Amino acid sequence: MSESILDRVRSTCAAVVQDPLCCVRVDSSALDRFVSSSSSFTEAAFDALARPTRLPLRFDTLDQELNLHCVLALLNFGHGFRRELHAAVDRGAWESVLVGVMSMHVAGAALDARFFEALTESDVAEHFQLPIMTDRPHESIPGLAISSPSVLRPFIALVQTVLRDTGARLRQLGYQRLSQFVLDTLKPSSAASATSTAAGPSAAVLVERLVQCFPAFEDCSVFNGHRVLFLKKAQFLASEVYTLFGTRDPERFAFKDVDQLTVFVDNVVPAVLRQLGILVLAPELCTMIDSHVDLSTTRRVEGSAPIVELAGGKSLQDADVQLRAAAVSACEEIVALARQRHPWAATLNAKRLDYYLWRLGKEPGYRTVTRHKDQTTFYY
Ligand SMILES: Nc1nc2c(c(CN[C@H]3C=C[C@H](O)[C@@H]3O)cn2[C@@H]2O[C@H](COP(=O)(O)O)[C@@H](O)[C@H]2O)c(=O)[nH]1
Repeated sequence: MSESILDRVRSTCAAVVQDPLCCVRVDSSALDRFVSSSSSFTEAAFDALARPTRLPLRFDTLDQELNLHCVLALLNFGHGFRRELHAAVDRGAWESVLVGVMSMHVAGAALDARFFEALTESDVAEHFQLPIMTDRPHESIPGLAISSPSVLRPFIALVQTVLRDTGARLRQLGYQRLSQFVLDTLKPSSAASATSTAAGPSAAVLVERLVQCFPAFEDCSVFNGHRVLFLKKAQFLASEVYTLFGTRDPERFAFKDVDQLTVFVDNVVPAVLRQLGILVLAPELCTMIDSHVDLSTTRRVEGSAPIVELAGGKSLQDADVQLRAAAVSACEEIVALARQRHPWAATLNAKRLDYYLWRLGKEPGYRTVTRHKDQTTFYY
């Protein structure tokens, strides 16, 4: 059988960790200790933390509810602006996206191609309740204020670009809304899902189509010449629709391959794994993260000298790719070991582990751990 797109996430991430240039290591003893921990790795802890979000909204139709979750997944990025967001509006990236999307919904916006294409940066700023400009006093003229783009302007611009481009792609594909695209892709008799209809609907089919059709879902990178797949937002969307609609419309959403999803790797999961000692990073990388250096500065440009030289002749390149790949691989190992170790974990999968680790990252003791950042990405 050919490798599914979800298998390719696993295999390409594993290849990064095995690459001699990789400076993030998975520590098996720490991983074992975590899985064996009788205080944090318990069924009760998972039940308490690994729950999906319920939104305080009313929907007229399943299509409308599905569409809103598609837009939330599409915009599930902005991790790199966390500090600036907290300073300005006391919310993190995810909460800011929730506020923005819920505001559009409550205002009666159709959240369709036409709406997305017409949206300006000022509209985005208004819905997300973010400052697009900031004022500072003029250096020599008392009483005069100078207005300049706020530190959140690049985030606002990314949101506007993603919505505009996704709107244009939808129109080219002949759809108005992302929900229509998803419903069509998962239609039991459709050509796109033909490979999966016999055995039931497939998360891999949805992920693959999202990635093929919308650049904003194409979360792939390159490390040392290898293409690496993460597909965070597409997998997150597959996971959410499985949880929300799997019972209501099982023919479309009760994915038979839900256990094949990997973690939806962002900046929270690697930070939690680092705190647990499961990810061990080169000291230079720890310093960069802890001093809030944007890791897009470690992006390797063909033909140019490496930016950070490490001991032993290594160099630090594409550091965020290494961190995310190591996190995906470590989580695969955690699931495999937990299934062997605990009877209650026989049905554990990466999706559930992701929700657990992500929520753990918000708990005291983890919340203050510095996470890596990349302000240039719209993938996470
Ligand atoms: N791996 C993983 N990453 C996730 C999520 C979510 C949303 N989770 C809720 C929704 C459904 C579930 O039931 C969860 O309750 C957001 N993020 C990422 O975190 C990043 C940091 O955000 P913040 O700390 O706010 O600044 C944000 O850019 C986003 O990319 C998740 O679930 N898993």
